[in-house]
Amino acid sequence: MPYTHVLGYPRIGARRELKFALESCWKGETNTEQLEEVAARLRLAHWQRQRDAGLDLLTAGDFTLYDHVLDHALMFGALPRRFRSVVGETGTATVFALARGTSTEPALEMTKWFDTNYHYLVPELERGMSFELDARRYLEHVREAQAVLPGVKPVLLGPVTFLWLSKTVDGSDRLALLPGLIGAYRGLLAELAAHDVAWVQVDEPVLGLELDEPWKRALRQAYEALQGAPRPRLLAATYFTGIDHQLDLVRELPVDGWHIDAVRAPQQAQTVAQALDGEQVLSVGIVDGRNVWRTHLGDALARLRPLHERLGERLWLAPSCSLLHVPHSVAQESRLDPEVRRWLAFADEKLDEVVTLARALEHGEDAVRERLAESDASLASRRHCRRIPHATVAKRLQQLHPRMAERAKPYAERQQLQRQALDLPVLPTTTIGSFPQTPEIRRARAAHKQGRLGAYDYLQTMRAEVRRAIEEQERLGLDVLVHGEPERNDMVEYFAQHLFGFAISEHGWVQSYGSRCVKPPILYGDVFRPDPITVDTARYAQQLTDKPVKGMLTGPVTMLQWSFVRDDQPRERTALQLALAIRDEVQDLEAAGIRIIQIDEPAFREGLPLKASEWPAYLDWAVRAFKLASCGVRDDTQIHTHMCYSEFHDILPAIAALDADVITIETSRSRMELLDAFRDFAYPNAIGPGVYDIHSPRVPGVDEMLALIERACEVVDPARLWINPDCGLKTRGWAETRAALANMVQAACVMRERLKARRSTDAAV
Ligand SMILES: CN1c2c(nc(N)[nH]c2=O)NC[C@@H]1CNc1ccc(C(=O)N[C@@H](CCC(=O)N[C@@H](CCC(=O)N[C@@H](CCC(=O)O)C(=O)O)C(=O)O)C(=O)O)cc1
Ligand SMILES: N[C@@H](CCS)C(=O)O
Ligand SMILES: [Zn+2]
Repeated sequence: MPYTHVLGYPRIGARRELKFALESCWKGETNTEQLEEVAARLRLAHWQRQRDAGLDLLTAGDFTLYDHVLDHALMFGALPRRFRSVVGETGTATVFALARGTSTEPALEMTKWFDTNYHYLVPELERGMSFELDARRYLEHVREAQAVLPGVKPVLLGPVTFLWLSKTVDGSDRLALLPGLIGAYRGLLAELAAHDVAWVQVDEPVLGLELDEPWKRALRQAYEALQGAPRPRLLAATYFTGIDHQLDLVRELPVDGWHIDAVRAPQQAQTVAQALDGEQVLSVGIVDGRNVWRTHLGDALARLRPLHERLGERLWLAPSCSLLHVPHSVAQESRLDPEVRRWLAFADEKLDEVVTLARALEHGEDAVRERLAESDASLASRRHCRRIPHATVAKRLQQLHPRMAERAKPYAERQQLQRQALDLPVLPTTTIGSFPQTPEIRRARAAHKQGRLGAYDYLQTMRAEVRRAIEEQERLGLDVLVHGEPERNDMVEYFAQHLFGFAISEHGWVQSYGSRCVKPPILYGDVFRPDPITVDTARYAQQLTDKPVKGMLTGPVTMLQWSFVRDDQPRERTALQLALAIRDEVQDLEAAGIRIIQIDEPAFREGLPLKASEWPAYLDWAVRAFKLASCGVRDDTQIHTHMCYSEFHDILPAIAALDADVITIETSRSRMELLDAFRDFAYPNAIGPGVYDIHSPRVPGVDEMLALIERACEVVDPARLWINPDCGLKTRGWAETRAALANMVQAACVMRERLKARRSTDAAV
């Protein structure tokens, strides 16, 4: 029977046990031993589930208390120099110090894991550093798994992907560190061989990218160097895209097998199979690890049969990628619409799918007849569901006109009109939207959800929060206010709750970073907005103040990117449907007297395909979707967008093509470096470069922010500059928020005075 395994399993816990254990440990309510107990229980339960589902190999090494990339850095002794005097021995305290920062040292940078909504911590390396292996924790997990089932396949981040994901703090070439790093990997592989490990999964997702020659060379060097020493067999794992553009590497790298993503890149299964030698195994990722739809088992079998005939025992089956990106189990979803529930497979159900496929290949379809029939019925029910198509939506899509995605006047003219309409000072101050989601807000929402707080009382509680936010902002002297988003559990889930075409799970949590989770909505049908969503709240907030209040929406690309979306139509079409729904909301906000509307697109960059050659096609429809959402307003209505977690250097033409009047971006941690790119590109519209890092509880001083604003004024015409934090403040507390914003407003005031003084000096000269 084909070997069955997973590339990784969710670690947060079906009831988010790890999240709660981490947070109580951080609050000092429990100690690290208690945290470790919860972690060990979770690992055990997850392995038992894999074993009971019938997988042949258990996966170890995928569990982490915070982030697996950070764990690898520490296992290889890559402790950043700046932390050396701050932390002691590598242990849980060190992990948390690097992940969350200390009173003196900011945390490691966090960034997106390929094209997912998972954030990893970026290892900080430097020229000449040595790597020293400390694999005690990793090996302990391997032994724990072996006690559940002897067939354990540990997973390791491959050396080249590890370097690709890291940065050097001194600007030196990361690849120069490869030989030293390989020494540590060799040591680890020898240890694993001594632990009776037969196979190790070495993740090298960088193979899916369009790598340049030095990185390809690095792959060759790395895997040549891993040969020879005593080691288990290596399964090189790739995912999220195809590797059939790298068949030379597939042929050359001396590994014992390959894992490929046959969901995102079905065409590659045959070509990669042909490139293997007669010994190598092929692990086919046939079950979608990035989405929640049940696999059509009949179709999957039809695709697998020729591979099985060709490869026999050398065919392995698995989900396409780690199951980290999907929730634990559909079994918990007792409140989900039963029809939709029937279409879904989360991590546990995907284990069953993999095992069923293997049984069918080995023993014939009769052995799994019932499962195949269920799968057919589920697919038929989805295909024929009458709630999926929506006639109005289809008609509107047919009637789209290019003019709908263009503002009437160019930016320079809009800028004049908006200046007159809004009468804002130079360097206007604002925030990104959310204010602290206090435990009281979350408790009120939980009580409302459980029926303990009625709709009216919930509305009043949220209105009180909006009032508080407006009062705080007026006291602080901000220029453009926000309502604070208290009513939103999440910037994507909230909108999904109010749109047709989405289902919301109850426990479908997925780790976003550390203890933070998101519950991606399930987009199954045509998207339609039955009623305005944010207009009442925006109107309420606006009537509390004379200052402009920004309407606050989530953009179509981010809604798409952070949901589990339908796989029965192109993403582009779904994005346009979302765009139309948001366009209606934008127009309703304008009609309600809201003069500034922000459409957040933090996931705009994340949606880029992994292969750069596929970027233009994506950018084309992503820009169109944003413009369709944003361009249906008068020229004196100001459209803002916000992006964070992003590098924009290489997509600036597309960012400019969005034609938002103002873009607020995350820049404080890179000390405004990003602005150089905006200057070099001659970005035409207004920019709000973030002047403080909202990820840390640290309150930045006036001088610190003033220095950043000075730097920004050197790079961008102050007439086009806004002053704001990097991102929303939902994860912060009120005390630090208040203090930081007071400093920010003061820094803006000082800078305005400086500009005024400079202007009068210039005039005198
Ligand atoms: C901007 N970011 C976002 C991303 N993706 C999104 N979908 N949304 C984002 O905002 N990706 C990039 C970044 C990632 N950043 C973050 C930041 C913070 C969080 C976070 O805080 N997540 C929360 C869950 C948020 C939520 O939905 N809260 C619900 C309630 C959830 C809950 O646990 N309720 C409890 C009861 C509560 C109580 O009694 O006190 C329960 O149901 O048991 C809400 O507010 O109603 C988290 O806790 O992890 C995520 C990503
Ligand atoms: N308006 C959102 C954007 C987050 S990226 C917020 O402020 O939380
Ligand atoms: Zn943001």
